[in-house]
Amino acid sequence: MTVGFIGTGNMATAIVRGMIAGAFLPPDEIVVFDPNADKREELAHELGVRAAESNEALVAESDVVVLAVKPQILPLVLAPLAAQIADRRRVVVSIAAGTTLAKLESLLAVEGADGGAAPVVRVMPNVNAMIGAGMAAVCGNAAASNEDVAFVVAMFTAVGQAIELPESQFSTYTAIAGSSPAFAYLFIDSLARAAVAAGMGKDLATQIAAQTVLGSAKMVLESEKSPWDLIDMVCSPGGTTVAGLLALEDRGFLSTVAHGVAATIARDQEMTAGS
Ligand SMILES: NC(=O)C1=CN([C@@H]2O[C@H](COP(=O)(O)OP(=O)(O)OC[C@H]3O[C@@H](n4cnc5c(N)ncnc54)[C@H](O)[C@@H]3O)[C@@H](O)[C@H]2O)C=CC1
Ligand SMILES: O=C(O)[C@@H]1CCC=N1
Repeated sequence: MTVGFIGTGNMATAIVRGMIAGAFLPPDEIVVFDPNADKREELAHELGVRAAESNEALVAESDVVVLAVKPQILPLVLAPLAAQIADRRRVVVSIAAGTTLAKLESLLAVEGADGGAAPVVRVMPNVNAMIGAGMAAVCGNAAASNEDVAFVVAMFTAVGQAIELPESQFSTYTAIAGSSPAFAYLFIDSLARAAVAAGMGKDLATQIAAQTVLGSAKMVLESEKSPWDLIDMVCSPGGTTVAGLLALEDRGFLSTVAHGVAATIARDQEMTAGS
């Protein structure tokens, strides 16, 4: 089984690193191509995966082709590859935001080909896959078999967690899992900067804030309690926490987060409409 990655930028690098670390496939069953030779060769050298000379060479030897380029250039990338991808059954996996299965099918369609639509599996991963802590949503088109989808779920489970999700929920999912690591990084940095304002060193404050957010996320995942129950657990009557919580709500923390999520969903839907 050979998995080829078209594009070795932030996300593909995170996934490939996680796949190697999670021993999902041996390095010689992963092949990468990127026109940026430095990125391509650096990844190949670092992880022992194979670097193809072109996308065409990558497709020729891949059973699964992962599209890890920016959504805007997918038409440009796929136009010269569609016939080759269709010449034998290959599974196409796209991680492109705002790019539907229907759009991908149209970009892969080959005039007169009798094979019908190519098996396409859409994934929304996140960058935390780099350390094996990713969260991915997966959905396949009608031509994708249960085994195809299961393989992709397993691939992303090797770099964190993966769930099957109806494509109709992908915009919302992108907001709270694809993009939200940036929101979480912002929250951690905001906690740290506030500590710096109070006189603590930035590196120490960042370590403290990050570990506390990590522990809090694990508490939500592993305790039987809801986030609100956990909040109540921390809030001592008349204590420090409730003073901070009320100040956060005074500035509209909850509605601000909801506003950010809505903006992300809107942008994904804009991209979907334009794709
Ligand atoms: N960065 C993230 O956290 C996430 C990104 N994604 C999606 O992953 C995809 C890639 O995003 P990033 O990795 O962040 O972008 P990136 O810009 O870091 O990587 C894209 C790579 O594609 C390469 N490329 C450009 N033209 C190419 C071609 N013709 N053939 C092969 N490679 C080519 C570029 O050289 C670049 O290295 C996007 O569709 C994005 O929506 C999805 C979830 C999370
Ligand atoms: O910002 C983006 O468009 C990509 C998709 C989700 C995370 N990064």
